[in-house]
Amino acid sequence: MKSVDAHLADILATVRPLAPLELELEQALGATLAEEITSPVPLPPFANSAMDGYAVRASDIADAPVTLPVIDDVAAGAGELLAVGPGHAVRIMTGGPMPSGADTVVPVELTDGGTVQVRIDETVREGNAIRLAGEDVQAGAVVLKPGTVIGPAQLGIIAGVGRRRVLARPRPRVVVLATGAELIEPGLPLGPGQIWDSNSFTLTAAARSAGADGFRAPTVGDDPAAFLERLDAQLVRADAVVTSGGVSMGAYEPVKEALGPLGTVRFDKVAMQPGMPQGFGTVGDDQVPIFALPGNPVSSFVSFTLFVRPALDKMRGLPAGPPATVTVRTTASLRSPAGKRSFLRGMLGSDGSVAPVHGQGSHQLAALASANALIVVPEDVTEVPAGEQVEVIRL
Ligand SMILES: Nc1nc2c(c(=O)[nH]1)N[C@H]1C(S)=C(S)[C@@H](COP(=O)(O)OP(=O)(O)OC[C@H]3O[C@@H](n4cnc5c(N)ncnc54)[C@H](O)[C@@H]3O)O[C@H]1N2
Ligand code: MOO
Repeated sequence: MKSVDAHLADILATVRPLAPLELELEQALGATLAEEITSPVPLPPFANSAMDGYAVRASDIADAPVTLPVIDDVAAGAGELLAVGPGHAVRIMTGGPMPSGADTVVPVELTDGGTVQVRIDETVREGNAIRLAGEDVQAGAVVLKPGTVIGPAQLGIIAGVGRRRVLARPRPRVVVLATGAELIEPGLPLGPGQIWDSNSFTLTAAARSAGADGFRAPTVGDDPAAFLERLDAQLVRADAVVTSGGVSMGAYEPVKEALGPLGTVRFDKVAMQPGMPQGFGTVGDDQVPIFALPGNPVSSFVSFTLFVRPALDKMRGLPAGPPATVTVRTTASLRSPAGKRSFLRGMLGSDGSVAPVHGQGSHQLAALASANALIVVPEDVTEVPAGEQVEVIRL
C-alpha cells in the first residue's frame, strides 16, 4: 500500500500554481496577489477632519467659552476652501479637507452648533481631531506584498490606493462530480435502494472553504461512458476536478473504469482509514488534475482534507503541505488498524483534550458533522490508552 505522505507528495509534484491574471476588484476576493501594491499618493491624500465640528486656530479658543464668526462650511469632498484667519471658524464635516490657517478641530458637541457664529464652550489641544496627510501610507510605500491572499480588508486597501485591477492568481475552479446509481437529489422522494446525494454538497462546500470556486455538476450513474461525457463537458470550466465514488473493487466502478484506461490517472490503495481507495492524475488536453475520491461520505471528506486542500493551496500559490496538527490529550482509548494511518473523528474540548465521537464508520455522516477535529493515529500504533497525547487536525 502507498503511504499517505507518498500520495500527497505525488499530488503536490503534479499540480502547478495557476497563472496570474489581471482581475477586476469584484473578482479578486480570495485570489493570491502576484504583484506588489504601492500607493501612488499619500493616504490620507490631504489633512482632513476626523470629526464633525469647527476648524479653528487653537490660540483663538484658549480662553473658551468664546464666540467666533463662521466664515465657511466644508463638507467632505469640498474643493474650494477659504483660509481661516485669526478669530475665524469654519464649520467642517468628518473627511472634509482642513482649510489653511486652521490647526485644530473642535467637535460639534463642545459648541452650540451655530452656522453664522458659533459658541465654543471648551478648549481642545492644538491639532485635535485632524488626520494628517500620509498618516496611514506614505506616497510610494508598499501596502501589500505578492503572495498575500486578498480578503475584504486587502481589497479595501487595493481600492483605497486607486487600483481597479490587480495581478493575482485566481481562485481555482473546482468541479465536483458525484457518481452512483443510488444517488438522488435532496428534496426528491427516496425510492427503493436510493440515498440522497450528500458528498457533492460537502465537497463543493469544502472547495469553497479552501478558497476555490466550487461547482457542483449533476451526478452521474454507474455508466463509465456517461461519466466520461459529463467530465468532458465540465472540463472547460475546471482547474481541478473532484469526483466521489466508483473507485473500489466492485462490479460497477465507473470512475475507475473510465479513467483507468486513459493512462494518466493512477488508482492506489493508500494506507489510511478512512479513504483507502484513491485515484489521482490529470485529464484532458490541459492536463487538469483530477482527484477520484472514495464514495463513503467520511472517506471523501477526509481525503479532501488530506489531499485536495493542500493541492488547492499550491494552485493558489500558497505554501502547501500536510494539514497542520496540534497535540492534545485523548479522553478515551483509541483503536486503529495496523499499517494504516487513522483519522478518527473527534471533538476538541476547551480544556486541551479531544474526545472521539460515537460512530467511527466511514458511512457515518452524522458523527462527522458532530466532530470538529480528526485524531491522527500513526501507522505503527494500534491502540492509544486514554490520557495519552495525540495529534489532531482541526476541521
Ligand atoms: N471488496 C472491497 N470492497 C470495498 C473496498 C475494498 O477494498 N474491497 N473498499 C471499501 C472502502 S475502504 C471504500 S472507502 C469504499 C469506496 O467505494 P467507492 O469509492 O467505489 O464508492 P461507492 O461504492 O460508489 O460508494 C461507497 C458508499 O458511499 C455511498 N456514497 C457514494 N456516493 C455518495 C454520495 N454522493 N453521497 C452520499 N453517499 C454516497 C454509497 O452509497 C456507498 O454506500 O469501498 C469499500 N468497498
Ligand atoms: O477507506 Mo474506506 O474509506 O474505509 O471506507
